[in-house]
Formats: sequence, structure tokens, C-alpha cells
Amino acid sequence: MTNVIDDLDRETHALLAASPLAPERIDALIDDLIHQGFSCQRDFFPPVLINALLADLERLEACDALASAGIGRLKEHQLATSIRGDAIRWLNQESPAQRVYLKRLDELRSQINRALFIGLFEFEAHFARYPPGAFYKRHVDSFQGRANRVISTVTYLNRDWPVDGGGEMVLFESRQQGPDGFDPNAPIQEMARVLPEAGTLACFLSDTVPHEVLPTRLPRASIAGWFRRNASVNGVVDPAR
Ligand SMILES: O=C(O)CCC(=O)C(=O)O
Ligand SMILES: [Fe+2]
Repeated sequence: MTNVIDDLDRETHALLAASPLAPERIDALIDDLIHQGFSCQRDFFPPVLINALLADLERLEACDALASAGIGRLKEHQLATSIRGDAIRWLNQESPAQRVYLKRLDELRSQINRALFIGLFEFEAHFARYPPGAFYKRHVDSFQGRANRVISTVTYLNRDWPVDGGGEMVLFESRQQGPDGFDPNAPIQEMARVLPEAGTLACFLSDTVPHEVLPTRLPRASIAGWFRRNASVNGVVDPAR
């Protein structure tokens, strides 16, 4: 991720120049993460970048490049629309918007590392499209025994989201996973509710903050991402995804 923009094209350059992150917003985000385990920053990304990302997602949708999301990874991967109903596409630097977004998140990664000494070394992210009626049931993002996702991020791309649009992300009080993982039925307190409004960035600790996406009434667009630590299993470095 460090050489994201070695070979910058003009469009990427222009978008980069037009969408700097505000240092004080990064500080506020890190402060929230330290004190409450999550942060919700409205208007964290400027409209010019959000619009470019949304256009990119719409282009991918139009050429059928999104795939139903699954639960688990690699061999455990299975379709499970009773748990989540979104369609996804991993970001891969294929457009100026993706290159700039990944560059910004990499800047955030180094700032978090500098402040918290937690050695985040990588960022992975996918576009997500929730069609009307879709949801994602309560879960935590870090896989049991593979706790290499450290901080989750969600950036929303929906302009003019109405208050009755549904699709809020609900964050619950943080808790440690038990030996059998996370009990989805345990009673638990709501901490925050995030509207999926264009420009909002929500972040939280991946292994301890349960969260869910309420059924959406309108098509809902977002980018879910994770800062990862390098977890090795039996001496083999766990690859992204
Ligand atoms: O889109 C959101 O608000 C959250 C998505 C999510 O929890 C996930 O993809 O793991
Ligand atoms: Fe999640």
C-alpha cells in the first residue's frame, strides 16, 4: 500500500489535490477510538471524493461486477443472505477514486500507528451495495482465532439520505468474545446509531464492537474496510481477504 501513487495519472492528481483530510478531524477520530472504542465523523470526506467513489460503484454495478457477500473467508465462505444481503466488490486501485480513497486511508493508518503504537500494516476494503430490504445482522468483524482485523471503517456514499431511509448502522457496547466466539443473542446495550450519509466515516474496534445494519428502505452504498495487523498462523502470513 505504500507505493499507491508512484505513477499518478492526472485525474488522480486532481482528485487528490481536491480532497485533503483535515488533521483536526483525524485527531478527533483517534481520540474517540481511545476513549470510547468507536468514532463517527460526519463530512469526513469531501463531496468531490464521495461523488467519484459513488460513480465508480455505479459503473461497477452497471457491468455486473458486484458479487453477493458471504460469511467467513476462503473455505468457510458461504452465501448467507439470511445474515447479510449486500453485494460487494473489493477495491483494487483500478480507478482514480479508489486510488485516492486508499491513499487517504493509508494516511489515516500511519496517523493511528503514530498515536497508538498498534502496528497496523495493511488496509483492505470493499464497496457494498444493499438493495432495498437488505440488512446485516449483529456481528463482530474479527474472525475467531484470526484476530488480525483491528479497526473497522465504514464510509457512506448516500447523498440526501432521508431520516426514514432505514439502513442505519447500530453499534453496541463493546465486549470480549467468549471461548465460543460472540453470542449474537446475549442482551446488549446500544451505543450509537449511524445514518449512512454521504461523507460520514465510522470506525470501531473490530474484535469487540458488535454492530448491525438495519434493513434499508433505499438502495444503500458504502465502503467497508479494515486496518489489519500482520497475523501469522503456523508461520504463514495470513493474506488479505
Ligand atoms: O455498512 C455498514 O454500516 C456496516 C457493514 C458491516 O458491518 C460489514 O461489512 O462488516
Ligand atoms: Fe461489520
